[in-house]
Amino acid sequence: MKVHIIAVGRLRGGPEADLISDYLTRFDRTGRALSLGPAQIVEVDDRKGGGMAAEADLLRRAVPKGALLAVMDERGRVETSPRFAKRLAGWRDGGRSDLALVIGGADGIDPGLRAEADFALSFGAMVWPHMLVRVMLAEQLYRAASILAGAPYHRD
Ligand SMILES: C[S@@+](CC[C@H](N)C(=O)[O-])C[C@H]1O[C@@H](n2cnc3c(N)ncnc32)[C@H](O)[C@@H]1O
Repeated sequence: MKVHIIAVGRLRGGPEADLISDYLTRFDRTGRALSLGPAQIVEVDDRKGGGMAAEADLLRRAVPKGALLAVMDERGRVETSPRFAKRLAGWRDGGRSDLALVIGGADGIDPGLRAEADFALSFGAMVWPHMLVRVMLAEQLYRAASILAGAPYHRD
């Protein structure tokens, strides 16, 4: 199952970009034997003035046809890492070949797009900067693959 992290705004280098690249490389490597990955970041333009609805159209267009759509949203479901790993495996076993994980911009995710999603995942009730959410999501993907592979990265 290919993973597409679809996010608003362009990251041009810096520590976040290095961490994301590192975690996604590790995810790809660990996930290969588990039919998970590869993962890629797809960036859409930050539509200043266009509003959330215009941004939602750009995000929608980046979602591959037939993909399972999960949005990142502080109002979504909070999960433990092992539970998220199980969920990821369940999505893979459900036969979807693509998973789209959508991160909103500064104003959040358009309610219409949120309503279309199959799932909403929360990293807690606090609001995090969207660039950090990219890093955290990349890390959780790697952690999930490690858990499923029985690798010692995650410790309860
Ligand atoms: C700066 S936040 C926007 C928050 C915005 N005030 C709202 O009402 O949605 C940008 C994006 O980061 C993601 N995000 C921020 N905090 C999050 C959290 N605790 N859990 C999951 N995703 C989060 C969401 O995708 C959100 O749309």
